[in-house]
Amino acid sequence: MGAMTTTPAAVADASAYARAVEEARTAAAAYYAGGESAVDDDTYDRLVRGIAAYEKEHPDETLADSPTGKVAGGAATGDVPHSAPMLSLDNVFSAEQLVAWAASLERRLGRPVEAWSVEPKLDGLAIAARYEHGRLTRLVTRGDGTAGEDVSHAVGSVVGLPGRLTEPVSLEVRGEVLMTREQFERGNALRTEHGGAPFANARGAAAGTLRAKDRPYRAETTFYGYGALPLPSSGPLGELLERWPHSQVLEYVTGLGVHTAAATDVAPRTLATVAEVQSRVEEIAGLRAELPFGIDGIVIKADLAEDQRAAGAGSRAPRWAIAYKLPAVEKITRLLAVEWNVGRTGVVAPRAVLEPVLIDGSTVTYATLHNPGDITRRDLRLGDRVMVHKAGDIIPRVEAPVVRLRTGEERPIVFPEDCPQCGGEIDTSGQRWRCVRGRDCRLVASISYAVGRDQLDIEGLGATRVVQLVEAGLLTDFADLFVLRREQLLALDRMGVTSTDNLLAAVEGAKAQPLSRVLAALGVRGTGRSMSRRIARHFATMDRLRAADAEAVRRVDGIGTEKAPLIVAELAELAPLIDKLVAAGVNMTEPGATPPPDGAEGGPEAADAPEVALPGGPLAGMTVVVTGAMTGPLAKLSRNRMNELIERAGGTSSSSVSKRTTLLVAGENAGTKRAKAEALGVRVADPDEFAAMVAELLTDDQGDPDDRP
Ligand SMILES: NC(=O)c1ccc[n+]([C@@H]2O[C@H](COP(=O)([O-])OP(=O)(O)OC[C@H]3O[C@@H](n4cnc5c(N)ncnc54)[C@H](O)[C@@H]3O)[C@@H](O)[C@H]2O)c1
Ligand SMILES: [Zn+2]
Repeated sequence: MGAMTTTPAAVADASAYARAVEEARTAAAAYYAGGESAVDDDTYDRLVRGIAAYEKEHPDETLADSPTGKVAGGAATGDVPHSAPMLSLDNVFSAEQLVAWAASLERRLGRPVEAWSVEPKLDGLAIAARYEHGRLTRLVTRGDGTAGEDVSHAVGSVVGLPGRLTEPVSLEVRGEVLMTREQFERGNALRTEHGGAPFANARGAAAGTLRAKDRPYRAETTFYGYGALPLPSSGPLGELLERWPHSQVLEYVTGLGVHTAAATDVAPRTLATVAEVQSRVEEIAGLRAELPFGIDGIVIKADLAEDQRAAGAGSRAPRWAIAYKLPAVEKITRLLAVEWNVGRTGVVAPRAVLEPVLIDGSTVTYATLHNPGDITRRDLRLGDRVMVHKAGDIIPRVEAPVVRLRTGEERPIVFPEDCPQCGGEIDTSGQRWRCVRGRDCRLVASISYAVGRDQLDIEGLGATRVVQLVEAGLLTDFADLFVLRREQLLALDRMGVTSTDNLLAAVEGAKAQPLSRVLAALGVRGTGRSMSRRIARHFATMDRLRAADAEAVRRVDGIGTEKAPLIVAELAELAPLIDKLVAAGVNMTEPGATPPPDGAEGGPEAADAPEVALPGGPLAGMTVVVTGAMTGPLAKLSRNRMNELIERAGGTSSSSVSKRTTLLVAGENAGTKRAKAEALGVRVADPDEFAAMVAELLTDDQGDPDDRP
């Protein structure tokens, strides 16, 4: 478990300080009101730490509105006085800080702490539940710590807070009200069905739900008790509650039928040493991702009542307890796009493309959206600021939009009408959408791709025809095309003599395609068309390529140490298909390419040998990226043709702009790539300038016979 550091926000002078205080106050007010804060917890905590740092330097400038040293940052209030203050907790962020805190508590007590209680820090809101003679009479929020708000109207919708205890006793149970993951999903669905805006996360949803009075629907929350105190009506029980160790109080409360964390994987434990505390802290942290409810840390308490009494409390927090905070797992970022991917079994699943955001040490760019219904239930829109959740190894997910940050510029998310992989129909009757072709979808898509104009370029093989051939059992992969017999085709519906002969001729012609296109047709993972060309030019023949090990493959420009072994493995996996193609007489050489001398693939000379055909070409040594729509003499060239052109001119084509890019050809509507190139100081040329640079090669390219419009 990595230590977490929260860098304070920079607060440079008095006016920045005043602004920071105002910003924190607004955020906390929204947060505790159960509406939505405009900032995530990390951002808020950094702000408060910046404020605290400034106040330490300038103690007499402290503003009355400052959130420091106050329960709920001073942003919550209430009119129901608490019998005893409901405080917040102080924080530690690392094992070292925890050890130091424990030592300072023991110094204060003048004796070792005899027993520690270690329990989850439930991420909801604190509530006091008053029971008189076994009946639940009142629910009060924490408020400012001295008085809270009466939310008794919520009785009945809070799971785990029974209306009647198993014994007719009087006491106040304190604990956390939260929404489990499931309750949050259901609650948000209910809310959007009733025309309401979704809550951004489970915590906000629990707070909002608890405080809302006149809702036509009821969303459920869950209570977890973590303490109990006497009421005036408690009688002799009151004295016991004040004398029992914390762990015994919890046991008693559980026995009365109140929900506590006792039955969960992260149940409170009583431990003797700080070392044991530390390992339990790590255990709970490790379980975080799998819990059905959110935790934002671990709470460590001195278990014995006399230790607690002797330690006492400050204005904001007790001195006998501490919260070991875990890194935030939720951050706000922007939803840029929704992609639709088709799985092996034909499930069409949406995936969110996000503005990259750092969560718990890793950058998140994609997040799951589960199924199309999820998008509707969450009322997501493109351009929305969304709360993204990522914990441990689980796949990041979009929780919900942060509705109060909407600008009005958000656009609806477009759902696909046809299968994005094979173009077939989508069955939208279930929760999960499926391509009606199921497992055939991938086959149809991979064959359609292989015969496409940038790969084997077989005319007359549109998607419908491919489907027909697959369904007739004639194709199990694209190599089967080369052994199709005339009578098999003639036996099919809608296959006349002319179409059959044309198709057979096109297939025959495809056998002569260069190796680069065969490689592209194979769809080797991690290699696009441009990489296929570089590989083909480097090795010149399929035999040499198949004989190459990772070390030799790595020498192809742009492959690198990570990709090379994957390509080797992928080629080994494709061996049966490649053999089938060879047996069918498909060409396996790259015309014009000079292979490295035999036995030298792995030699040092090979490393420097340019595999590009034109070492002296106009783009020699340049790495070129193309973006936007081409115009002028380049208007007719597909992106693949452009890349071929760049490589024939001695350059290397690439799809993304980096520091290594030497030239960006930016056509109309060039977007982020242009901005990035400009930011990196990469030279940018428009299509006409570029056409002039490669004019000598352009004349033959335009006449390219297979360049169909
Ligand atoms: N995003 C925002 O705008 C915004 C604004 C204000 C506060 N916040 C967040 O709220 C947090 C601070 O809030 P806080 O002052 O309510 O304190 P806190 O939530 O950090 O800690 C105190 C609370 O922990 C809870 N708790 C959970 N499990 C417990 C257990 N087992 N035993 C005892 N208490 C337990 C109690 O409700 C207690 O009041 C910070 O994480 C901050 O980021 C965010
Ligand atoms: Zn499909």
